[in-house]
Order: sequence, then structure tokens, then C-alpha cells
Amino acid sequence: ADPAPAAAAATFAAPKNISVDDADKLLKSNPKIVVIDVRTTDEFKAGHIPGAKNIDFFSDDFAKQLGALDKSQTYLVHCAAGGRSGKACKLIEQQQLLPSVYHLNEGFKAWEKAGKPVEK
Ligand SMILES: O=S(=O)([O-])[S-]
Repeated sequence: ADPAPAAAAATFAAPKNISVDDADKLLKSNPKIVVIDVRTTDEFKAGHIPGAKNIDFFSDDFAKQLGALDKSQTYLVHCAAGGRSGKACKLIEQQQLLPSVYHLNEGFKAWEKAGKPVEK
């Protein structure tokens, strides 16, 4: 009666830290990757990575919203400087919310500072 959780778990990989330059290259080479910006709506509105989806880390149903995303996609998660997104990635790993996640751990601040594309 055991649903073989080990086999299911094997398809999940822990979120992988990635630099600003590597994230930029990754998004260019794979336009299907979904960027998840876990900052607040106000921060998001002030400028974000083009095409990003905003899911506020502080929203009550944050984990639920992540868990409801399409698990066949690959995601790039970030916040402003890696604090909130680091916690988000722990949650993703512990609860196995998404199987394929990159973490832009230096955050949007580093992205912007490097002169990478920003959309409002
Ligand atoms: O949470 S934070 O690193 O964006 S300040």
C-alpha cells in the first residue's frame, strides 16, 4: 500500500544557485523558463525581469501558489537580494513544490546593477 515516495521524490532537484550572467544566458537560451519574482507588488511594479510573474513571499498562501504552478516547467526564483528567495527555495525543496528551479541568489538588485533588461 506504499505509493513508493522515493521514486516520486527522485524527480525533484534542489533549487540551484545561479549568477546574474548565467541567469541572463539561461533565459536567452530557454525562453520558456518562468521567472518568479517573490518581492512585494510595489517592488515588482517599480521594475522587474521581463515577463516575470509576481508571487509575494509574504502572501498567506505563498506555498500554495507555488505548488499550483505547472510542474513541467523550469523556474528562476529571485527577490531583491536573496533573503526571501533563499527562504522560498528552502520551502520549495522541503515541500517539493517545484521540481526544476534555479535561484538567482544575488537578486534583482544585482541584475539591475549589471545592466540586464528591466521591464516596468
Ligand atoms: O529579502 S531580500 O533579500 O530581497 S531584502
